[in-house]
Parts: sequence; structure tokens; C-alpha cells
Amino acid sequence: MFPSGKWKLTLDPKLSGRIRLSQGGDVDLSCLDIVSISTSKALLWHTVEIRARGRTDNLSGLSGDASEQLAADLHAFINTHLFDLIGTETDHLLDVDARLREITEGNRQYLAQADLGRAIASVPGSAAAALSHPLLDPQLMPAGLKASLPVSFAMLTDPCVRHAYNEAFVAAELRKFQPFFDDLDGRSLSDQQREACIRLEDNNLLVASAGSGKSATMVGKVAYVLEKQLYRPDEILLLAFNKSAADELRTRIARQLQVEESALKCRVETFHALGRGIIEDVEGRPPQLANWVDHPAGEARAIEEIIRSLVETDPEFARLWCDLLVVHAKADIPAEVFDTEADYRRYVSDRLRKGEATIGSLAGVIVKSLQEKKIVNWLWLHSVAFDYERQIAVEDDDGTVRHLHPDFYYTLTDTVHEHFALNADGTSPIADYVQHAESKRQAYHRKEIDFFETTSAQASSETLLSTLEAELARRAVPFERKSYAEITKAVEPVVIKHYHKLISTCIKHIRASHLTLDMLLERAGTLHDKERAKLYARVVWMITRGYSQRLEETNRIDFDSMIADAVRLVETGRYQSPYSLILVDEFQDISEPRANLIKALKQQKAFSKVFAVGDDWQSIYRFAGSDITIFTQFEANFGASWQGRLEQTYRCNQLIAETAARFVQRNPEQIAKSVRSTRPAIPRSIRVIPIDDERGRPDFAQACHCLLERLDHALGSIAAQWRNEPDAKLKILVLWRYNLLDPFGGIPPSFANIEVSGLSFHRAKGLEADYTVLLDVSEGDYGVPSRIEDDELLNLVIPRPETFAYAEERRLFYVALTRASRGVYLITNSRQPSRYIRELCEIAGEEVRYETIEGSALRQCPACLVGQMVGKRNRDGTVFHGCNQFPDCRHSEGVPAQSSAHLHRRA
Ligand SMILES: Nc1ncnc2c1ncn2[C@@H]1O[C@H](COP(=O)(O)OP(=O)(O)OP(=O)(O)O)[C@@H](O)[C@H]1O
Repeated sequence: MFPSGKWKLTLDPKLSGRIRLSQGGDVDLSCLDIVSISTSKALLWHTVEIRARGRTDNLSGLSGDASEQLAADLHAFINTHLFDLIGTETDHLLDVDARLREITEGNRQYLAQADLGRAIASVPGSAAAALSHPLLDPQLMPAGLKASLPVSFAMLTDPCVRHAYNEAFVAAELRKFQPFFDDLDGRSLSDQQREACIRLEDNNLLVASAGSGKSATMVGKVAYVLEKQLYRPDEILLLAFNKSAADELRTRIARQLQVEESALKCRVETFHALGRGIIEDVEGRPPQLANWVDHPAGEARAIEEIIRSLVETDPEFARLWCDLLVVHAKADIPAEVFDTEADYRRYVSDRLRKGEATIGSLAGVIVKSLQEKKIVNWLWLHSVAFDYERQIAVEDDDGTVRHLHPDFYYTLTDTVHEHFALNADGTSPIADYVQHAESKRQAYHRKEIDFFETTSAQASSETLLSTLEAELARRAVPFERKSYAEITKAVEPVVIKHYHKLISTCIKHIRASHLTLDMLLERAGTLHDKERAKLYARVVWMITRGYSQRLEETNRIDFDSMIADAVRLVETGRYQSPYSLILVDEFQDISEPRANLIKALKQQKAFSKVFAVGDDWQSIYRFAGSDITIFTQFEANFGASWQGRLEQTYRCNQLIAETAARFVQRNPEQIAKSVRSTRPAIPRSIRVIPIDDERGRPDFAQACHCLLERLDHALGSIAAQWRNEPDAKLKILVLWRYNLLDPFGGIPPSFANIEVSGLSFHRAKGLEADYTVLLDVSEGDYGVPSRIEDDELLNLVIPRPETFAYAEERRLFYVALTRASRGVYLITNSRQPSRYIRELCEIAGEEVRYETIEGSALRQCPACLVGQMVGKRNRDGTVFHGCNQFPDCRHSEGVPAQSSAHLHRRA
């Protein structure tokens, strides 16, 4: 299972400052050439990565402890050699002393280890090389050696001395550069922004929060280092997540530096453009990218074509893929995994709801459980004729006639099939169920009805469908599998689309991490729905093979291969990086290949620095291959670092900022931050508008239009309070989880006082408005949180799966909540309000206002927090108030407590 095969590492002092790596042949790496040692976790094991000048080696197949130990041993071995060099090669130590004193005198600049290294690297001799080595660890230095060095060396050997120097430097610099920061990028920077501009350790991570001015800080940092002449403009690289972000950053930097954009010498790029540029630079022509790379829909189309050709040429694949679509469209998650029974019931009912990808309903049947659905879909797939819950009259011993409704009745052979909720030991989680099952068995037996049963235990042990098939085959029931065309016509397009998206993500991970089928199958065994996971593992493995073949045959590469090629060119030294300061925006969305490119650039150019800015609360691209742990475990990836915070938000008022922050931090895995707003809390600026759903789904589009009319009117009437220019309008963002909710058909209406735009939660990232309207904040597969996105299959390929339920959906909702400065409107299906609304109410209490679309206050249920108290009438005509979420919430007022449930039921 180890992709890179066996390896052996020899750390032997007799090798005179070299380590020997045997991996096929022997290679001796000089300790002086090694620039970094890091550990990372792949799917099943940990890896130690050794980066040396011109090469990178990965030692994989280690346990977590073993990788830590090996990294520590390597680190110690290299340092022992460095100390030997410093202790024995003393000729140039006085020169080093002079350089150190020169650089520290007059507190002219922030001093990172790299700056000291850069200063003394020009001194000849190995002692200076050892002292400027990036892995030099003063804590390991023998006390005797430390004491023998000149006083100035304390900057190198005593972290406290350098720290104290830098603290004093930052304080002085804040004073000195006050006028500079007072007017930067059109605003006065906060203290935290200023400090982030000044700090320049070897590795820097700025942990921000929504609306905290990350872009202003990046602009400020570039302006500051250029003002100080610490770098030339062409030594600075800024990496943005997408083209529009790169364009905006470029414009703002050029404006700040007062140069034409075309004359800007700092590079502001996307990863895509950077990778392409590196390859073009070395090879003299741009990389030959697959034709789907530049089109968002192109990749899905390519995957679709690969699937189609596999279906035509490989019967095994066709069988697996169809089973996946029809029988295993969604995971069967056991009840124990859900927080409450109500959650589980909702989950099951969502998956069974008519018209939602249920082959079962196409077969004319609405079933009661997910396992029954699996059976129905299997029967449909094999064209087996059956009746669901057909009524059968059975006479008991005493002559009374009972009517039974067996789950399945096979008309061709008059066979009855019951699917019992029984455990492997014959017990059942449902009271009296065992007796009930037994009485059914006996009744069929008495009436000599041909009968067989399946059980929940078989579903868990993956033998349900094989048992069903064997029982039917024994009775010579004919099977005829539906054609691929029939299947794709019957399966809802969203199911296919969902699989395409999942497959696309998995292909990236499988190729980037060289995952094998065995590894995927091993992971599949750890998921809840193992049968589905194993099936999917085989399917995605075959598609990945087809995908790689297609690239090879056409001599093309995809985006990740392009980045990997660029990394190779950097690591082997064929590309010489000009960048000494690399700034990375939206670092929370970084993927492994992109992180590798940053590391390669950083390691190649000696003494270069990385400044990454991001907000782990806004990491929303796990589907596109991002790995949040590169951010949360920054030091393990990049080495010792300074980590700063931006905790002041300039956007949301304090109520929204604080509520959203507490909401997202309910996931303990998110980094803890305190968020303060520069805008005071606007009371009740979070509003919930429940919409009734009398005829099927509530009409969110109509509700949205009514609300916009109302806002336009209301804001127009107080225009004097906010209008600063005659034509000014307030900005309203209408946001939705899925594009099918777009109430404007792509063209938002225009109003006198408000400027409306609409887009998905994902696309709203980075945008801001005065008010936001969030549509369909309801429970459901396509609701908030979206259940469909949280497919456990993603955990087959993600190195460190998240354990907190709907972690990414929570962050996405946080992004949506934090776009507004003045107010957020949450429009919800009154029958299925999102659990997230309840959480906001728990956090903000009375500050969340329930109202009608016209703006009249509604009375929120104090018990469940998501329902409203509505007037109800008893049979005797007396009136009481009860929660409209009955029976999920039984709260009522105005009736004696003991009889309230009873009255509700009648009401
Ligand atoms: N020092 C400052 N003083 C006043 N306003 C500021 C300051 N810094 C940033 N802002 C403003 O705060 C708002 C948010 O800034 P920006 O868009 O850079 O934040 P962000 O951290 O990138 O937000 P998000 O991550 O939510 O997209 C902008 O309107 C910006 O002009």
C-alpha cells in the first residue's frame, strides 16, 4: 500500500555531516543542504518530508508517533553537525559578530531568523553557513558552546533576546509609522492591522474574521515593506484565490503605491497563472492543459464522458455504477449518529419524500424506511413485479379474521416478504416488535403462504440484497436488469450531479496523494454505510484510471498536474524563484498541491518568507479539494511562525458579528477568536420570517419580492438618515444555498431606494451589503444545512475528516450571515425551520425577531425557539395558544399543563 515503496534512512556520525537515504539506490544528503523537515498525514499513515536543495524526499508509511520521532531525530542529527561546524571552524566567527552587530544596531528592521541568516550568509566558511542554517535550533545547542560565542550571537542562540528586540522594534515602529498607517488604502488601519504589516517572521499566519479588513492589511504590508525598502517590488508575490480577487488586490496596491497597474512590479497572481507562468518560463511554451480545465462545467462533462465510455465497454463498471445510482443513491446512516430522534425522523422522511430521487416512488410506491427503499429500488432495477403492503386476510385459531399487510408481495410466485427491524441476535430496538414479527411468521405459516424475511441486521452486514436475490432466485423469479438509458432517465439529475461533483473531488485527491484502491477500500470499511462506500470506492477508482488515461492519451495535463509540474520545476531548481516575500490570501481554502507550490518557492529561495492570511471560519471549499488542516496546523507545514489576529470587524454590527462568531465556534475545532465590531449592535437586526407551505413548497420567490418591496418602502421613508448623495441606494444581497432558488431568474429587479443583487452563499464570499435576505433557511436535503453535501463518501479521500456534524455547512452559513452590516432577514419554511435558526435564537435570545413578511411581530415559541405560538381552539370552543411545530414541540399556553398534549392532538 505504500506508493513510494520501501526506504531506509541512516543517521551515522561517521558519514561526516551526511544522512544516507536508501530508496532503490543510496543517496547521501549533506546536512547543510537540507532546508526543511516536516511531517504530514496521508490517508492511512504519516510521512516525513525532507527538503534539500534540488530535491524533496518523502518517507512514508509511518505511525504518527514514529513520524514525530523520526523528524525529531533528523532535526537533532542535523543540529549536532551544525554545532560541530560552529565549534571547530571558528576562523570567521568575528566576521559573523561584526555582521550581527551591524544589523541589530539602530533597530532598523524586524529581525526574523531568516534576516539574521541572510546577513551572515555572506561570511565565508562553514561555521557561518551553520549559523545561518534554517534548521539551526539554539535550544539544542550545548551550553559550553553557547557560552564560548561572542555576546552578539545571543540574537541567534537565545530566542528571548531576538524576541525582546522585535517587541521593542514593533512598538517603536508603530509610533514612527503612525502617519503612514493613519492613511493607508483609504482608511486608518487598526492596531492589529498595523502590527501585522510590521511583523515579518520567516512564516506568518494572520488569522482573521469576516469583514476584518484582510485585503487592507495585505495592501498595507506591501506598501510598508516597500516604504522601508526591505524588498524590491519584483521580489514580492501575492497569491489570490481567484482572478477577480487578484484583479482587485492588484488595483488596490497600484492605487496605494500611486503607480499604473501595468507598471506594478509586484506580482499579483492566481495559483493557476503562477503555475502556468513557471512552466512557460522553463519550457518556453505554456503547459498543454486539458480542454476542460478552463471551463467550470467542462470537468463535469469530461467525467460524464468517461463514465459513459466505461459503461459501454466494461460490464463490471456498468453494474457497479448503476447499483450506486439506483440502490445506494444516499448513505444509510444509523439512528445512533443523530443528536435527537426528531433529527433522525426528519432525515429519514426527507430521504423518502415523494419525488425526490426515489426510484421507489417511480415504481409507484412510497415506503417507510431507508432499508425498504433500498429493497424497492433493487426490485425496480431488476424489473421484479411486486405489491407493497398488499392486504391479506388471515384466519386466527379462534376463527377471527386478521388483515396483514406484508411489506412485499411477489405476484408471480405468491410469495410474501417481510423486512423486519431485527438485530443479529433476534432482538429489536422497537418495543413488542419481536412478538409482532413472530405472530406474523406464524400466521403465514398457518395459511401455508410462501414466506421469507430479511432483517436490518442483514442491511448492516451487507447481506440484505444478496439474501433477497437468493430468495427470489430460489423461487425462479425472473430478473431483468433495466438498461442504462432507463436508469439515467429515472434517476433525478441532482443525484447524478452530486456524484459527479463528489467524483471530481475524489479524482483530485486520489491523483495528488497517489491513493490506491486498497487504501480506499480500507477507508470504506470505517464509514457508516460500508456497502455503499466500497461500491463507490471501486467506481471512483475506475473513473480515476479512465481520467488519467485520457490525459495521457491526449498528452494533456489538468490543473493539479500543472501545479505539480510547477512544483517539480521549482524543487529541481530548473525554475529560479525571484520571490523573497510571498503573501497568500484566503489561506483557509488552500489545497495540498497549492501548499506544495508555496513551500517549494519558499524553500528554493534562501531566506524568503511567507505571509498567509485567512479565516478558518470561512473555509468553504472542501469539495474543491481544500484541506483546512494546512491552515490549522500551519507550523507543522511551514515551520516556526508568528501568528496574529484580526478580531475587529468593520462590516457587521456587533449583534450580527457576535452572534455569528458564537454560532461558528460551536464547532470546537474552529480556532477560538473574539470578534469586536466598530459598529454598535443594532437591536433585533436578525429577523426570521416563517413562510407557510399550504400547497406543497412555500413560495420563497414571492416572499422575497414582497420583502424587497417592503424594505424599499421603509428605507425610502427614512432616507434622510442614510442618504449621503442624492442617488445613493442601500445595498441588499439576496442569498441562497442552491441556484435553483434564484428568485430573479438571473436579473434582479430595480427599486428606488435599494440596489438588489442575488447570488449563492458560496459566491457571496468576500462581498458585503447593508442588508441581506437569506432564502429557504430550512431543514432538508437541499436546505440549510444542506444534507446532500455532507456525503460521508468524501471521507474516503480526505486525510483528516472533520468529526463535527455539518462542519462545512456551518461555516458556509457563517459566511452568509456575515455579509450584512445593518440587518439579516432569514426566510424559512414555517414547517421545517433550520436547526441553525434555533441556534441563533439560543445565542441571541430576544434579539432575534420573528415577523411576518409584512413586518408584524410574531410570537416565538419559548420552548423550541423555532415555532410560533398560534391560536388554537378546543372542541368545547375554548381558545389556547400552542406551538405550530406540534407534534415536534408540545408547548402550549392557556390550558392546564397535564391536558395540553391531548388538546393539541385534537386541535
Ligand atoms: N482599518 C479600517 N478602517 C475602516 N474600515 C476598514 C478598515 N479595514 C477594512 N475596512 C473595511 O472593512 C470592510 C471589510 O474589509 P475586507 O473586505 O477587506 O474584509 P475581509 O476581511 O476580506 O472580509 P471577508 O473575509 O468577510 O470577505 C470593507 O468595507 C473595508 O473597506
